Amino acid sequence: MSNIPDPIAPIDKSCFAFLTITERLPEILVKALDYFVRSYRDFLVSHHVNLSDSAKVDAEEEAKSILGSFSKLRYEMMTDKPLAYLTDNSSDVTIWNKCFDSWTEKLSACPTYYSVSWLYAECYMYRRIHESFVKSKYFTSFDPFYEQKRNALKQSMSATITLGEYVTQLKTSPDSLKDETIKMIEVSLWGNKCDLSLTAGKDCSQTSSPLDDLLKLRSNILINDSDKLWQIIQSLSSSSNKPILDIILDNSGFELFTDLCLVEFLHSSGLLPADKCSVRWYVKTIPWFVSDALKYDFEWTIDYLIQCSQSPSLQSLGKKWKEYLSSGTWSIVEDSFWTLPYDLSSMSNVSPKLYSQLSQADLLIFKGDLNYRKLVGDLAWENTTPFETALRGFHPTNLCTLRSIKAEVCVGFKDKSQWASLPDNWMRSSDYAVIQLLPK
Ligand SMILES: O=P(O)(O)OC[C@@]1(O)O[C@H](CO)[C@@H](O)[C@@H]1O
Ligand SMILES: [Mn+2]
Repeated sequence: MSNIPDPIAPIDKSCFAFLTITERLPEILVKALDYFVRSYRDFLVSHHVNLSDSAKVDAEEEAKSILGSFSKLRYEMMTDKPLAYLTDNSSDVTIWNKCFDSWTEKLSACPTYYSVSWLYAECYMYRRIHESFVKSKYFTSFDPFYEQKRNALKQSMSATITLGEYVTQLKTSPDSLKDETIKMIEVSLWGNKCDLSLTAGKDCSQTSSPLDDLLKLRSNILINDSDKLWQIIQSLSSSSNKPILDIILDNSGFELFTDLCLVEFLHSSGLLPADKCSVRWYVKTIPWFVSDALKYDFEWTIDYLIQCSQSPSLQSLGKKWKEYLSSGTWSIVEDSFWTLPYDLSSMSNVSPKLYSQLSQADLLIFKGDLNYRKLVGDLAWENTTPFETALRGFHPTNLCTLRSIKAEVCVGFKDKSQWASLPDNWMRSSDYAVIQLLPK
């Protein structure tokens, strides 16, 4: 394929990529480090019963060395130092080090934070954080974003209760079905608006009702394929086969709750009844971009709803969702591909099994900004580049992206008039969004 643009890179000091690498990621590291300092002793007690005194001394030493590795990583990022081979024994290390080698070859020099693509540098940082823990003896499963992800739901409970009551009490009629479906799609879309990576860990709980502003926000959806998405959902609803819906998740917290409510609505409205479809939820396998959901974040969310005594609606939703998981209607899919530095056009080569699994689905819904960046390769496309062109062959089946815009890449516009009058920071603020669909 000709005229493929270069990857977005932190070259220009004013670009979002450079600000992220030099300011936001170091801030995320400090918050993660602070949480580790505050919680590592509790972690030791809960994860290592009856540690001997000498083991406790070892663990203290190990905690100090983890803090040192965080500080070193932060210093390297802020001063454009070279990246390095990963040295833990996880199964993805070979792939990561191959990627390092390909950058060394491309640059004919050792890659540094500012000389590689933004996507690689940012993914690499999160993988290096994981390396500090996975190499350790006492803190292997420590998640430096655990507390922030839990708070992202706990501090959004009024919006969560409002949405949960809405979904459980909603009675649809044939002529309201399309509007209600589009509303729930938009709730899931705007659930992505705030994430802890974008805010560098600052609180971004949902305080207003997620339903109140939908109509007002609709004009901020700059590309809106929700009608086409509705038609695909309708066709699946009348299909004689058992449709498979794949949700490639993004953030834990309130966003995950909006995703769960979208699927619950599809079940309870009769569009995709729970006993006549299967839903696969794709999660990350290591702590990622602060907010991203892992399997235990998904399971914690459901358990948290079940014990939520302030809302019988949330309790009943949580119990129902737990049942969907145990009956197999819902399954949580873990695959390390999503936390590799590769964009999705590499999936058919790097993870052919995953690509073929996605190809069996009837609809893929990709949530969030990082998934969008990986769909289009985080390349410096013209905004008027067709969405399909930017996918560069990644097209397993009907695919849709629900993305609030938080990075300086956006494709599929007809012409400049669609963005010319927007504020300068329209691609960083998450105030704007896209719903883009590519039918199979
Ligand atoms: O994928 P998400 O959670 O919607 O957003 C991820 C994000 O916050 O992190 C990166 C910037 O650090 C950008 O891709 C985006 O701003
Ligand atoms: Mn995320």
